Amino acid sequence: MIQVKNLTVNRGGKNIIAQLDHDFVKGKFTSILGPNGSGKTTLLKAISGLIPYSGQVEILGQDLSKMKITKRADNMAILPQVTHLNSDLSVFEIVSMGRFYKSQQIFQSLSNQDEEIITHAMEMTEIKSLKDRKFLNLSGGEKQRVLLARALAQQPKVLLLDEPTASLDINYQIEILKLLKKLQKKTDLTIICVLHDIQLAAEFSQQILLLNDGRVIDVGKPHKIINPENIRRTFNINSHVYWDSFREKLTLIPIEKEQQPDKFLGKIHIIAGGGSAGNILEVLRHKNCEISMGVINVGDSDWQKCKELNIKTITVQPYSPITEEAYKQNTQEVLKSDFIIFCHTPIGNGNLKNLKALQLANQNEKTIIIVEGEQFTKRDFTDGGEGSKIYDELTKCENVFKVQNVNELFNILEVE
Ligand SMILES: Nc1ncnc2c1ncn2[C@@H]1O[C@H](COP(=O)(O)OP(=O)(O)OP(=O)(O)O)[C@@H](O)[C@H]1O
Repeated sequence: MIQVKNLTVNRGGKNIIAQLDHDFVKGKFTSILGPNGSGKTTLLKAISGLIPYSGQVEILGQDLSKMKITKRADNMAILPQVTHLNSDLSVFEIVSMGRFYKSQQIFQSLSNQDEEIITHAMEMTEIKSLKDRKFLNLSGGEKQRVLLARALAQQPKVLLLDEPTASLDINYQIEILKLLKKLQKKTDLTIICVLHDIQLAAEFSQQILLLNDGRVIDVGKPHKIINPENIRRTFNINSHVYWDSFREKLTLIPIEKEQQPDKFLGKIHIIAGGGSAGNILEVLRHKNCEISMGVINVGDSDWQKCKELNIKTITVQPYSPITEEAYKQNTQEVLKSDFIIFCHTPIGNGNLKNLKALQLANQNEKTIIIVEGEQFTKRDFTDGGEGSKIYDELTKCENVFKVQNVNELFNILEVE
């Protein structure tokens, strides 16, 4: 879609981008990541023709430097970093500007077709109800969606976005990225997006380009290129990088340069099954703690992971219910532990004893951490909903914490 060859951008007497080559593939969502000042915005501005450059930028085989402004606007739309527009215009008027960019006739009246396109852009970005509101009075997230609608009203083939999630809370960040991904899938739009959040970029993009000091460090599919070595070369930090094979999510934990020896977190017992422990086992393995898991069926994917990581398990045979003997051993581990982590595994009559072990832990005032997943009632297969009764009781206790991800889990392990 966009071919960049030997691109060099000089600003203030310094090469900000130096001899950069890259092909941005049609219909793909590419994120550009890099530290502050690495040249991300400069690269975006150069490939949208906003600043002078040397080298070659081609859009669908046509030289960008020779392209008329109307043709450029036909091909690409830009969502700039700055979202404050000091204008008194309404949302509808701002979105309409997308049509004017294409024709370069500011005072034209909108055709029926233009109106349809504008309405469609507002529907896609879910801002139709804001149509008559003043842009100035909108929240940051709403403004961001209006500017996105303006860009979409251009009906571009390529959408260039400079930190579209900056200054948005995590819900809006995810909302915007989900929307972009949906658009890209639905309309075959090529998206090139500067982002700061490595984890979100890994989750939402198909390609990541890592930039440092105006040079490409690596480019490719997120799980191939997000690794400690590339993170170090790009951001100059050491890190642990974990990929959750089940949710295809990335957890990146930076390691402080002058790291103190890890404090001992204590003994941690995990109740899981069916892969519900996700990457928790791997992350804990790098921490200073003693870990055990039980009761778990031999052959279960969480059992397999424990075996690989040399973590102690209390087991029963594949597909067998928890025996009295295994339950006893499990309760001994539970009572010796400082924390019990309960991952979002289904509970049936066969493994109900694992919930009973949690009940016992609660009676002994142990700290219990529930890693949330699917709603418990949907994975409760016990007779008469006995599992849900125990679970509901547990969640009311003040020594029981609910967490959504590994970072929240560590906050509790380190504070408690
Ligand atoms: N017009 C200019 N004149 C001189 N230097 C400039 C100019 N524009 C950008 N720079 C410099 O180029 C470097 C890269 O800037 P750029 O905005 O592309 O970085 P970035 O990776 O987008 O950073 P950030 O993550 O902080 O937004 C910076 O050191 C910046 O100061």
